[in-house]
This record gives sequence, C-alpha cells and structure tokens, in this order.
Amino acid sequence: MGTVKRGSFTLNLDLEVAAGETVALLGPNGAGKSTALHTLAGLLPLATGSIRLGTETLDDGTRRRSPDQRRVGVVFQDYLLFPHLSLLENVAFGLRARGSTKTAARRRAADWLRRVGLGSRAQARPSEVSGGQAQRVALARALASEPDLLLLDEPLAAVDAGTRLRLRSDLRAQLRSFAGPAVLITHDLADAMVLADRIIVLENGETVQSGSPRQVTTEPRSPYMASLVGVNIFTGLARKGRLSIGHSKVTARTDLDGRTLITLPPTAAQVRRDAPEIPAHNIYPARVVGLEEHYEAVRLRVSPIDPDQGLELFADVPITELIDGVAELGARVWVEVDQTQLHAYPF
Ligand SMILES: Nc1ncnc2c1ncn2[C@@H]1O[C@H](COP(=O)(O)OP(=O)(O)OP(=O)(O)O)[C@@H](O)[C@H]1O
Repeated sequence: MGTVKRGSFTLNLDLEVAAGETVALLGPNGAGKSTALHTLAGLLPLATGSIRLGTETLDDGTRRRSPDQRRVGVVFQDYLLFPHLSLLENVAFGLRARGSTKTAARRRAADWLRRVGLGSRAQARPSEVSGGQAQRVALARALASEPDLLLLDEPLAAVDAGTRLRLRSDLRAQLRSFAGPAVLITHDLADAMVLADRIIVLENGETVQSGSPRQVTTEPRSPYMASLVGVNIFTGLARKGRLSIGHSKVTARTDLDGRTLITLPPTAAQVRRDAPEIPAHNIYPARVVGLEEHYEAVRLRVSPIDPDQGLELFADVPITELIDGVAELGARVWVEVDQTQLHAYPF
C-alpha cells in the first residue's frame, strides 16, 4: 500500500497479506482503519504507493479500478442487507451484478446459505433473522462471488456478547477455509486474536507494531496496546545487568542493554495500608488517584508521593483481600512491586 489523504489526516500503511492469511488492523477510534479498508475496496484513492492483488494493480496513485472492477468481497459492520429482499436474493444479488444468470446465482446463493448454516431460512427477510444470522448472510454474500480479497469491517460489532463468542469461532472457521488474503478491521482485541494470523496495530495513521497475536500482546509497544491487554507499561534503561524504570528507584535484573519497554500486570503490585517493617527499593508510599470496581477485584490507580521513589501504575486488589481505608480515592498507601513479574524487552 502507501499513503491515503483524508482532509488533514494521512494514513501511511505498508500492508502485505499472503494468500490464506488473515491480517487484523487493530486501533482506536480515528486510527485510520476504515480509511485503509475503503482504500482497498476502491472507495478512496491512494495518494502514493500501489495496491496489487495477485498480478493485477488495483491502484497506483494515478489510475484506480472502481470497486465493481475489483474482485473484492466486503462484509460491512452493519451488513447492508436489502430489507425488501429474501436472504437468498440478498446473497444472489452480487452474483447477478457480476453477470451470473438468475438460476445459477440462486443455486450458488442457496449453497452458500447452507454453508453458513442458514439453508432453511433462505426465504426469510433480513428483519426476520437475528443479528448473528444477518452477519452470516453478509459473509455468505461476500464469499459467494469468489473474491480474490476479503475485507471485514468490525464483523462482530453488531452482535451481543453471548452470540459473539459462538459467531467468532464460526467466522474463524470460514476464514480458515478462504483461500485468498483477508483483512479485518476491529478495535476489539479478542476478535483480532481469535480471527487473525497477524495483527497490525494502527494509531494516528501509522503502524505502531505488527506481529502474531501472541507477540503483540506479550510485548505491547504503546500505552493503547498495553491498556487493551490490561498491563502497565513503562520505559526503562538497561545497563550492566540492571534495569531502571522511569525515574523510579524500582530496579530489576536484566540481560538486556539499552532502552527498554517494560510491562507489569496489575496483579503484580500489592497495595497495603502500613509501612513495611524492612524498607526495600521496590516498596514506596503512594496515593490512590483512581478506582474502578472490577468483577473480582478493585483496580486502583496509585501515584507515588515522590516520583523519584516509585511508579504510577494500576494495581488490582482482590475483593477478598480488601482492607479498610485502601480502596478510597486520596488514601495514602504503600505499594510493593513484584520485580519477578516485570517483563522487559527492547524499545
Ligand atoms: N470524510 C472524511 N473527511 C475528512 N476526514 C475524515 C473523513 N472520514 C474520516 N476522516 C478522518 O480520518 C481519520 C481516520 O478515520 P477512520 O474512520 O479511518 O478511523 P478508524 O480507525 O476507522 O476509526 P473508527 O474506529 O472510529 O471507525 C480521522 O481522523 C477522521 O477524522
């Protein structure tokens, strides 16, 4: 790919997807995910660079194939099914538009509805099926025209949490059997992890990191990605076997050398009311500056009284271990960082 301009926003994306591979573009609102998807679909022009699909050039910054000249299947976030057509006619519509005869289009559409488990609902209208079923119709419609590239725009955003789990594994199976490249955009980490072989994290139009789902989650490279994973992230410096973190006196052993990123799970910071009997460099006084009730824990945001002593971080206190006076905004507490759970990796 290359760059895409949208008003004052610029997307700068280097994207290569192999046949049979699913890549997720993951990022916050306004990161440029839709811009990327619309450009691949032919709805927005490239400013520089090129888009190639197999041996064909779809856009080289000067000449561009229109959306209907591209063999690209798109599953939109809100599915865009025609309300007055049956599910069968919805799936057949794209085939008819691409020149299939009515009979052939209907036969193929019926076959695809069966493949997504909706063979018996072929005559229903979109208003008569659930959100999850509508999602499967949209997928069948995209796949029925045998696209060379499949694009999915937040494919599970419109379904409830329970349906989402089941639909996610169904969709994963469908993606596995799709032979071409697939690009998925989402801001849901679980969707990206389950559905994609590779994740590209986009922020402000730029790639922040890319790798396997495991790589991007174990070694997040931005505060956004760390917050999606649910870990604290800091910058540090490794020198002569010692890792110093931010300006704090909290240190740890390391084999690395140079600038590092460091994560710490919120469960690896203990919050206590009383000062320790034996002072240690990983224990420091702090104040509770934020508080969130979670299912089995209270997540506290603690800020060191002296920024040169400790780290500002999230700490989870299990409900079963809550002590009076700790889970209160403004409370003065002691924080102990479990150094064994600090994970450092090159910056
Ligand atoms: N029609 C438009 N004209 C000008 N700028 C636009 C237009 N649509 C979007 N933008 C800008 O482009 C940037 C990227 O938007 P985009 O919709 O690609 O982000 P996104 O990652 O898909 O976000 P979301 O998750 O909110 O859909 C934003 O800063 C937005 O303000």
